[in-house]
Amino acid sequence: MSHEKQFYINGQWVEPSTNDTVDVINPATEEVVATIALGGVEDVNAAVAAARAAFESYSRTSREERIALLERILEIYQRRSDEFARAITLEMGAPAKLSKYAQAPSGTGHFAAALKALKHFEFEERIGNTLVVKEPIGVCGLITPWNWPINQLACKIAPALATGCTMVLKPSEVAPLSALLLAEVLDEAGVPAGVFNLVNGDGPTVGSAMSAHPDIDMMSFTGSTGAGRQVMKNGAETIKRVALELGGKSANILLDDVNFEKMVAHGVMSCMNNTGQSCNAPTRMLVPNSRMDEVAEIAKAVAAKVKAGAPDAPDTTMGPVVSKAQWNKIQDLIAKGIEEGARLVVGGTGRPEGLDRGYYVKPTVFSHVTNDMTIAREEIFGPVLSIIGYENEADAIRIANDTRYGLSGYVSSADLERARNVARQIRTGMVHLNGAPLDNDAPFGGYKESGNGREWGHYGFEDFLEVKSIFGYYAEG
Ligand SMILES: NC(=O)c1ccc[n+]([C@@H]2O[C@H](COP(=O)([O-])OP(=O)(O)OC[C@H]3O[C@@H](n4cnc5c(N)ncnc54)[C@H](O)[C@@H]3O)[C@@H](O)[C@H]2O)c1
Repeated sequence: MSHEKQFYINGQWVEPSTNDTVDVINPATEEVVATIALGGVEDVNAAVAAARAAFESYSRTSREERIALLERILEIYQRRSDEFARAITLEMGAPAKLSKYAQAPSGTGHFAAALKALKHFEFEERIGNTLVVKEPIGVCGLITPWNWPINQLACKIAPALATGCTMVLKPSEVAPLSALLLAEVLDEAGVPAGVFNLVNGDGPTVGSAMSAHPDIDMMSFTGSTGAGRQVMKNGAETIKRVALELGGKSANILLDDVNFEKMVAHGVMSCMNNTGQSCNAPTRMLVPNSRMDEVAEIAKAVAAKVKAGAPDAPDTTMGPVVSKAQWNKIQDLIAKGIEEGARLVVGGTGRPEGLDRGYYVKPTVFSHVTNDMTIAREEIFGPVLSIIGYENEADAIRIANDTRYGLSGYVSSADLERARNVARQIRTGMVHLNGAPLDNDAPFGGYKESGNGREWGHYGFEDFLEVKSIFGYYAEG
C-alpha cells in the first residue's frame, strides 16, 4: 500500500493537513499492519471544494459516458479482486475464503447492478403538461463501516457515479485499506478529477465536519444507530438529505411445519457468517415453545462444527471479530445473557480453546431467551444467537416486531403462502422466505431505527436524485 498516509482529492494523492495517524490492526494477530493518516476539517473542506467544482461538468455527462465509466471500473475491479480480498482479510479478519468468494465479489455485484440499472433508469417522466426530471442531488458525503467494507463502499459509490453526483468518502478508520485500493481503481478508470475524493479520519472529526458541511447536499451513512443519529443531527442545520443504513436485530421465524434439522442449521450458520458481524444477521431465532429443547440440541451440534481460527487456515470457517473493543463488548453481552437467566447451550465467554492471540470469540448459542433480555434487544455484532420461544403464529409476529430495529426478517414454512402472509406482517425493510438469498437488484434498507434509506439496484439511485417539476413543459403556444 503506497497511499496510507495520503488522501485522494481532486484526482491526486495529497498530503493531509494534520500529523495525526491511527494504526490498522490485524485482528487475527493483534499486530499493526498499516498506519493511516487521520484528516481534519481543512482536508474535508478541500475535498468538498473539489467535489463542488467537478459537479458542474460531471452532473451534465450523458448516460452513455457514465455507462462507459462504470464498465471501466468494473473491469479494473475484477482484475484486482484478489488484492481486495487480501486487504479485507488483513483489515477486518474475514477468513480468506469468505473474502475471496463473498466480501470482494460484493464490489463487483454492486457496480454491475448499478450499471444494469443505469441502462434503463427513467430520469424523466411526463405528467400531463409537466416534465418531471430526476437530477443528481449534488455533492454527497459517504461514510461507511468496517464489517463488509467493500460492499458498503460499492453500493454508495456506484449509484452516486451512475446518477451524476460527486462525492467525498470517509471509510471506516478501522478498515481503510480496501477503500484506498478502490480509490486506485477509480483513478485508473479515469473518474474525472474531483468527482471522487477520499479523506480518512474518525467520526467525531471528519464525519461530523462532513455531516454539518454547508456544501454537502446529501449524506449517505452506514454504521451504528448511535452514529447515524449524530449524522442526522449534524445535518439538520443545512436541511441536507440524510440516508441512513443502521443496525439490526433481525428475527428468524421458524413456523411449526418446517424441517427443523435443516432450517435451524441454516439459521445458526447465517447468524455466525462473517463472525456475526452483519447488520442483517438473523440473531433472534423464534421457534415454537414446544420445540425449544429439540432446536437447542440441533443448534448446539451445528455451532460446535464452526471452526474459529486463523483466516488463512484451510479449515477455518470463522475468523476473529474486528477489534479489542468489539471483543470486550461481546464478552460483556454474553456474560449479561448468563446473568439474566438465558440458558447457555454452547460457547460462552473467553477465547475458543487453542487460540490465545487474536480477537476470537466462541460461537455462542443461548436458548430459552425472552425478548426482554439484553441479548435479545441489543445488537451484539458477534457470533451469538438467541433462541426465543413463541406460543403461536401471532405471538411470533409480535415478538419479531417488538424491537426498535427494523432491518431484516426471515420466515420459513413448508407452506409458502403461510410464510408470505407472515412476511407481510413483519415491520422490516427486507424479509427472506425459506432461506432465499439477497438480491443485488432489489432494495436493501430498514424501517424504524435501522434507517431510512434504500440501497442497491435502481432503488439505490433515488437517494442520490432530486426531483424537479417543470410545469408547462409540454403546453402549446
Ligand atoms: N444497515 C446497513 O446496511 C448496515 C450495513 C453494515 C453495517 N451496519 C451497522 O454498522 C455498525 C458496525 O459498524 P461500525 O462499528 O463501523 O459503526 P460505527 O457507527 O462505529 O462507524 C461507522 C462509520 O461512522 C463513522 N462515525 C462514527 N461516529 C460518527 C459521527 N459522530 N459522525 C459521523 N460519522 C461517524 C465511523 O468513523 C465509521 O466510518 C453496526 O451497527 C451495523 O449494524 C449497517
